[in-house]
Amino acid sequence: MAGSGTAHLRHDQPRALTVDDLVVEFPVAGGTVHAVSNLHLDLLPGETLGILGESGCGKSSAGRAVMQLPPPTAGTVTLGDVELTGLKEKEMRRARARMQLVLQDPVSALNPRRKVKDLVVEGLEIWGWGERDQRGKDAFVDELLTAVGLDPEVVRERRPHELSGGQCQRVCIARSLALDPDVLICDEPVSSLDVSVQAQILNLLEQARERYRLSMVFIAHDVAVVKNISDRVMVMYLGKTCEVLPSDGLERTALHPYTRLLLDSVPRESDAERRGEPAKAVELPSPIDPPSGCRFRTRCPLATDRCAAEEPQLRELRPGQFVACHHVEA
Ligand SMILES: Nc1ncnc2c1ncn2[C@@H]1O[C@H](COP(=O)(O)OP(=O)(O)OP(=O)(O)O)[C@@H](O)[C@H]1O
Repeated sequence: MAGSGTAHLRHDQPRALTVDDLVVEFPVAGGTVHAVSNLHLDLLPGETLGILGESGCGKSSAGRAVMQLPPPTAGTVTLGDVELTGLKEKEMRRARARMQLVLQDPVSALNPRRKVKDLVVEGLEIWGWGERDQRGKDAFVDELLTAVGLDPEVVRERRPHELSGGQCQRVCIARSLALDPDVLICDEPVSSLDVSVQAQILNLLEQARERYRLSMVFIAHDVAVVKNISDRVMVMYLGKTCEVLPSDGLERTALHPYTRLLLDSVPRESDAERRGEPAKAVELPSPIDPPSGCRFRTRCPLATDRCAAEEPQLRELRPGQFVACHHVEA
């Protein structure tokens, strides 16, 4: 099917989250930063969708806009069957609580003056406890701390500076889970952590997804990390989607020249220093004045005049694999 690429899944599949035509722009001196341009994203219930791309390609802007923090410049975000655009403040806050954000720097995400037992339920203090209070706050906190692999006896009374980065990230995840969200948006949740701790946090997110029946958007620049945790991967370049594909066998199946560039840059075992950074990293073109046509053309080995004149649309070249390139074929 050579479709428009506006839907990456079958129409009859229910969605946990649908994002259509998302645009994020920032007015700056000298112009407008086109951080995210006409992004489409579908998330199945229970699925993890990875968003992969170099620094500055718009991953975080997209994640924040989905959370309406701040709302996008244009486009729609539909959580389950609730479209967030145009909701009144109170309804928006309620809908937003069903999506939680886990960020890169867990230490600064936590109020340094509060104890772990209070940090975990901060959101609930704002949103109300609902039916959870029947269990009692302490039991609830302990259950969540245990679920994220922390010993409540040890950490309950501690403040963030008394914990490691990995422990702080576990507290952040517990805080998110406390609100019983449908969707977790993880923005580089392990990139500030030691490599040994990264694997533990990835395992925890995987377990939490299953146990709490979450759907996840997992944003990162590290190919290995994204591939490891995701069911499908969306590759972004300069605010646009280049390719969406199943993560299984991605090294063999990826078709877009930019995805191939990212994969070629994945270091060999002996080359841990370069982990995740493209080998031929060059400065990205300015998102204030992105290249015409295909935004990747200035770095692309396949580029022709057509790429400057005509923007490639996502085409489904194999089942479930969508590629925005004039030249590659399955
Ligand atoms: N508030 C802002 N004002 C102006 N420009 C911004 C703002 N936030 C982001 N940008 C720009 O938008 C583009 C996309 O940034 P974004 O942080 O979304 O990318 P990213 O892929 O998440 O990168 P990183 O991993 O480095 O955060 C970049 O050029 C960035 O400089």
